[in-house]
Amino acid sequence: MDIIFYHPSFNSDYWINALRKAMPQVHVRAWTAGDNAPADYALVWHPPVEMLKGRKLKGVFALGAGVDAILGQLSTNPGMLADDIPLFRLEDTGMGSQMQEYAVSQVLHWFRRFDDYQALKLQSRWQQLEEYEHTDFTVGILGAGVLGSKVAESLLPWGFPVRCWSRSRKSLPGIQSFAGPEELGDFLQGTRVLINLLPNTPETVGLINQSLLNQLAEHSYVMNLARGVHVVEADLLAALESGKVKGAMLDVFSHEPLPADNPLWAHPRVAMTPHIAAFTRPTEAIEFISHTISKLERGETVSGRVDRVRGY
Ligand SMILES: NC(=O)c1ccc[n+]([C@@H]2O[C@H](COP(=O)([O-])OP(=O)(O)OC[C@H]3O[C@@H](n4cnc5c(N)ncnc54)[C@H](O)[C@@H]3O)[C@@H](O)[C@H]2O)c1
Ligand SMILES: O=C(O)[C@H](O)CO
Repeated sequence: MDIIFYHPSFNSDYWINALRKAMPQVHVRAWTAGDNAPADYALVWHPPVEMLKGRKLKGVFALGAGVDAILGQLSTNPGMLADDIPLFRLEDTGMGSQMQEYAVSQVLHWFRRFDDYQALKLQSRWQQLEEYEHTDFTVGILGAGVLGSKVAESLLPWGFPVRCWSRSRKSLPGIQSFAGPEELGDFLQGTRVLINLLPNTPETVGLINQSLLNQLAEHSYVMNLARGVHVVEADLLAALESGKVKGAMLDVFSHEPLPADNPLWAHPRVAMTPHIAAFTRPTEAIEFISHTISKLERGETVSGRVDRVRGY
């Protein structure tokens, strides 16, 4: 069996060696331009069109959780990957615990008013503020898939009411589940901290806009861990200005790296990280890929297959 590998920024040698160790019976090679030799599977991130075009592959693995980039490539290059070649993505592979750490630390930061205390500190003011109540700190998670449901579970032990919104209803112990566009309004009503973990699809682009933000609780907080295009930046800035939204923590942006003149950089109530909420971890990712390939080869059912029409 042959596997070709392409990632624009990962250390290919490291990955190839680790893949060979995990699958000693497989020939793994880094794909380079002009390599038209046959392969069974391709492991990719932002692949050149010619890497996949015309190949008869048994499967393609995206080396991340989100497949918006490769689906975007397929929509502009329809011949890049035949419709019957399955596309897979990474499910969790260590990203769940990273998202949990990110979300829990930031929710606690806001809940214990560290943002307010930092602002007071900058004015050299010694002042004790009123405590917030857990009951006033409902956390609502947009997207209750692999990562959203892990984040939801991690917030429960801290005593916050937790709810999620997804395409279909979920049964997650202790978490209130809302489903579909018709229940979005109820989900938003009373949500104090909004965490976004939706995939980027035509249905979810621009979802976090003025209308949605207006339905949140007063002095709410927004955390975007999914994709920048979910948030209408001008609407978020306006909601911060009006006080409707008290703070935002953003990991992802419509344009990355965030341009130097973007007003989010200087906003005192916006914190940000450079798309690091969850990294692809080689050991876990390779375990998932090798396990999935073994099952595919045995003709067994696997998870992680992308529904190309649905967009995630
Ligand atoms: N910032 C980062 O470092 C980073 C890292 C990994 C993943 N991500 C992002 O996180 C996203 C989520 O990952 P995942 O593995 O949990 O995905 P997933 O496919 O397991 O979950 C997606 C969830 O969104 C819901 N959903 C999709 N479309 C919907 C719609 N129109 N209405 C309501 N609900 C809808 C689904 O029902 C599901 O609950 C990825 O697509 C990726 O963009 C970001
Ligand atoms: O989708 C993912 O896995 C991360 O956001 C990396 O882009």
